[in-house]
Amino acid sequence: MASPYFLILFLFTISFFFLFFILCYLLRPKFWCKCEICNSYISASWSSKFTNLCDWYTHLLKESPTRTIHIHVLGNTITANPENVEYMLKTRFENFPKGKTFSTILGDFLGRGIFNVDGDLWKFQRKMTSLELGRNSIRSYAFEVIHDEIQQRLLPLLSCVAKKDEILDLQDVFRRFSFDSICRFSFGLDPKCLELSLPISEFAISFDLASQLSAERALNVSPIVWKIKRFLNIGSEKKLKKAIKMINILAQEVIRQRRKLGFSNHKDLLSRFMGTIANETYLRDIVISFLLAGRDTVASALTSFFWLVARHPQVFEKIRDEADKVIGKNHEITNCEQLRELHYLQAAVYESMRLFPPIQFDSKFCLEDDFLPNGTFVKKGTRVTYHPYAMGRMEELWGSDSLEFKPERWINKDGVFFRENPFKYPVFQAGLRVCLGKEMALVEIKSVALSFLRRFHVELVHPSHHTPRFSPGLTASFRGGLPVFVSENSSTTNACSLKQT
Ligand code: HEM
Repeated sequence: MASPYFLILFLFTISFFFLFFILCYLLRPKFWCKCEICNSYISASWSSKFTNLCDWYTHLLKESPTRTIHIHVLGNTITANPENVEYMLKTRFENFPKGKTFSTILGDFLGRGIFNVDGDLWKFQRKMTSLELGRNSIRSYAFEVIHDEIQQRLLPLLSCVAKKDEILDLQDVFRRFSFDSICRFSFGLDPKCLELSLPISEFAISFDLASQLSAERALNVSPIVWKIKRFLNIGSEKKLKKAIKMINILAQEVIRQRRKLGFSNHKDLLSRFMGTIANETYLRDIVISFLLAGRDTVASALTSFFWLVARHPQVFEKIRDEADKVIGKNHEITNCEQLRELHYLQAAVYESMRLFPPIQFDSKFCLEDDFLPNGTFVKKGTRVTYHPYAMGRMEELWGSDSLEFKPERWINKDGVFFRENPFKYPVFQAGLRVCLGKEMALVEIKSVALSFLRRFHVELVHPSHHTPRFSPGLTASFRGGLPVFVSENSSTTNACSLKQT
């Protein structure tokens, strides 16, 4: 005879699955749709023709006369029309907040940090952050951190790899570099990720995992899937919980240490915020948002920049020639002002992010029924997404050579870099929530690009791969990294060894 425990277990399992299916049915997406696009999305049949989801969306957006499409099963309207983008991000900003769905997805990881909130909480952090980031003292601190990381870690590491003629994953190097830089800038803490002799910090590993698993929540057709997993503490949600716990322990430790040592004469962002905010969880949320904002984006921008430059040696030559002319051969860059004079370099960075924006798409939530300027109706409670990746590939916005890497398109007839309408190029978002770290990011990307290209030559291990394959995540990253060979330029070897002696 079966034991009563077995019977109870059996009944519990049956009731659990019954409840699960009822819940799935009740909470299924409102628009269970059989249209061609939705079918292709659900069955992933798009992947037989396109390398990445963003390439498929780009194709659909190019085909659409309004440059707007609907993925009904996701309740998502996607647009590549600059007028629509301006409407969402500026004209009707109040009607297109981040919304509850987004903040719930990222809530466990980002808490109430600036990325994840709307309304008064956002206004307060936005004001405080722009005030701090606008100060000259913090700009020179950022420059100091970036240059120290380049001189003390990045260049010696590249020299060492070049001598050994080994394959190097540049994406991994840039992720370590930008993690060290943003941690030093935000916390005043040095995780030393670029010291390859040390194991990668537990903080960096947990941070990566939490970011990846949080992004994967958004790929579910219904949020109920990850919510049930979270409730039962199983699978990816169990891993996410563990990673967030680790981040929290480490962040709280850093905050406590800062408080103990005194924060008034420290230059990092956390110390500056500590003067105004006492709540530890809130401080943790603010700083974690900064790490997310400033780490993967910069690493992503650098990775695609080097992928493109390695395939376009003429761009590489022009960047070096300009630097030699403006800064002087064998002279180091010493301040941000010099970087501003490098118009071609700036153009090359903007051009690479046009083709490969670090944040490929960005979603908002529609509060009240609305019409976008091109006549598209957006229903209350649904998502609207603008798509910088697709926008960077539209012929009507960039011309018939839109798929080519041509930094020259950003240079006017006087040889000066000019900015495009930000709603046509929303790589840093635009309007009221435009990226607050844009200037810092540009200084970081240009400084790395310059120091690297003036001393080293880079060659792709797989030059025949014409389109990168991206991994799912909040920020674009190359699946399989960016394997390269690095060699030292003979003309600069002397300058480097002179500097080291
Ligand atoms: C190439 C590098 C970068 C790119 C492409 C980029 C892009 C963006 C984008 C698209 C947003 C809007 C995200 C959203 O609201 O969903 C954003 C917001 C933000 N970024 Fe950046 N970012 C970069 C680097 C940085 C860096 C280095 C920092 C900090 C030091 C930073 C700080 C921020 C902050 C604080 C926000 C939130 C602004 C707000 O909500 O009001 N970003 N960024």
